[in-house]
Amino acid sequence: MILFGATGDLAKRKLLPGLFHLAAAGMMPARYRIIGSGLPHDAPGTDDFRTHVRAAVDNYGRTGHGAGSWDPFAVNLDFAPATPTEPQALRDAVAKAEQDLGGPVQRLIYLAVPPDAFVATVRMLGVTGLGTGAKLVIEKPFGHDLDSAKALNRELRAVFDEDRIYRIDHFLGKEAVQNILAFRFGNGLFESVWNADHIDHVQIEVPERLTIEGRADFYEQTGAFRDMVVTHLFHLLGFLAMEAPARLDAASLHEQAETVFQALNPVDPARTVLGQYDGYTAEPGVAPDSTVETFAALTVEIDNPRWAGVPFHLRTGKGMTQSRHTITLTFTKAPQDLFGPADCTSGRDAPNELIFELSDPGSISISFRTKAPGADTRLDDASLNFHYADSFTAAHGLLGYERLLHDAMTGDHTLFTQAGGIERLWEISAPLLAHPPRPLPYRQGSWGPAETDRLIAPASWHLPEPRDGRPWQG
Ligand SMILES: NC(=O)C1=CN([C@@H]2O[C@H](COP(=O)(O)OP(=O)(O)OC[C@H]3O[C@@H](n4cnc5c(N)ncnc54)[C@H](OP(=O)(O)O)[C@@H]3O)[C@@H](O)[C@H]2O)C=CC1
Ligand SMILES: O=C1O[C@H](COP(=O)(O)O)[C@@H](O)[C@H](O)[C@H]1O
Repeated sequence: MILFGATGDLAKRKLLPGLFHLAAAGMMPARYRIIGSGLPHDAPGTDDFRTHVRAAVDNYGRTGHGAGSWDPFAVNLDFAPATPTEPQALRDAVAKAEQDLGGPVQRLIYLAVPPDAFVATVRMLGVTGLGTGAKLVIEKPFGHDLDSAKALNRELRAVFDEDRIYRIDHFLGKEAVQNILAFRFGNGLFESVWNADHIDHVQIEVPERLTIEGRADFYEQTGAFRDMVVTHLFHLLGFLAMEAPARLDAASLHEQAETVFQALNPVDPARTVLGQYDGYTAEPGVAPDSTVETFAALTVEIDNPRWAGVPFHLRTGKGMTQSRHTITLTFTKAPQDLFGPADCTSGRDAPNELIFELSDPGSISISFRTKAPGADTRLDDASLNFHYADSFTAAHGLLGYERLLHDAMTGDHTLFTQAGGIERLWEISAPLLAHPPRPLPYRQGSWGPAETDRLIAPASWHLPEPRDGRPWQG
């Protein structure tokens, strides 16, 4: 495996600890080498790179490097610098690794570099032959608008056949996200009410406590909408809203997700609120007059028979008060208005909600009303809760990046995103990209600009919980 960007943030926090966990779990190939690569300035030697990886495993892995598993993993690590015009050291390192391994070798190339380095790196892989016969895993964002996404896809296909390209969206590797499909299609109870007749609205909320954490170069080019919405949040929406696939294979799932994206209406700037946390422009590397958004909330609709008229409200941002990955489906009220707010202990006429918490290890809750014990008929709020951690051994699960790294190694495209769907998502984003509203300021540690409540009114955002005394007027 060649890991470009091996000294970067993503490699440190997710990829290197993930590869170590796969090795410790016996899920790496019997024989392998991992060659980290990056720019020549400050390039570590082999020993320094191994020390860097061990620190990443200790700081960000789930178990620490544990002596028994570390040594057999570490001997497979090497580092070789490369630039698009100076690839020789990397070529030499790859040739040596392949000679050591012997026999036919399957190359896996991972691009964890800034988006403006994608094309030059891919061209270098073509010119040097390093890309020949290799699989390519490429990180998001896949372009910054429709034209650049198409151009990137052309560049990728000039070197790699489509069936060797893995466009990664690590949210799709999360166990709890895959469980949305199991929950929907494995349970007749829920699939029968999964439509506009029974669902009033849907929310997808991914607030993050962390700020840009020194990623100004990346974030100033990207912003919250491109970083999170057009990628992760829209792909979650695809899983939630798709029709049942004919089979649980890559082609069927991709087809159904893309059908949802085709039916998504263009993003309306008037139904979008952008925000920027106080202090963003003072972050190192951020322009003092930057108008890049660190928060985005928007409402989109899917124009098909299943979802016509059901708003999907999406909200994400940096520097917020909690880190969550929460999906809420709010059901329509019972057809007969037998109980009003006055009959409820809470004084509110709460709708039923189905809540997926996707943060590892994840949970599913259903909120409903029940009769409070006593001589009169008063309703109280209640819920049924399923927690992965209580029911399964978490150690058996793989984190998002681990699952997807393993899938790329074994050649399974099912949980990777596709060029056609990505291009469609940029297409529907065009009105917002052309006319973005000015970002509104918000306090760090808050829930974003207050204006965001307008998008969802007269309902209200699911977060924060509990929803004490807030009325629901669906
Ligand atoms: N960080 C995260 O949480 C996530 C990141 N991603 C994606 O991963 C990718 C990398 O992000 P991140 O790790 O945060 O970025 P960083 O800036 O932290 O790291 C980038 C890495 O790429 C190297 N690099 C920079 N320019 C070049 C170049 N021209 N050629 C080769 N290597 C280069 C850097 O080397 P050096 O340090 O020597 O300059 C560094 O190792 C991005 O596409 C991002 O969208 C996706 C999901 C989450
Ligand atoms: O892709 C990205 O995702 C992370 C959030 O991922 P999570 O699994 O940690 O919730 C986000 O912080 C980053 O900005 C973005 O590039």
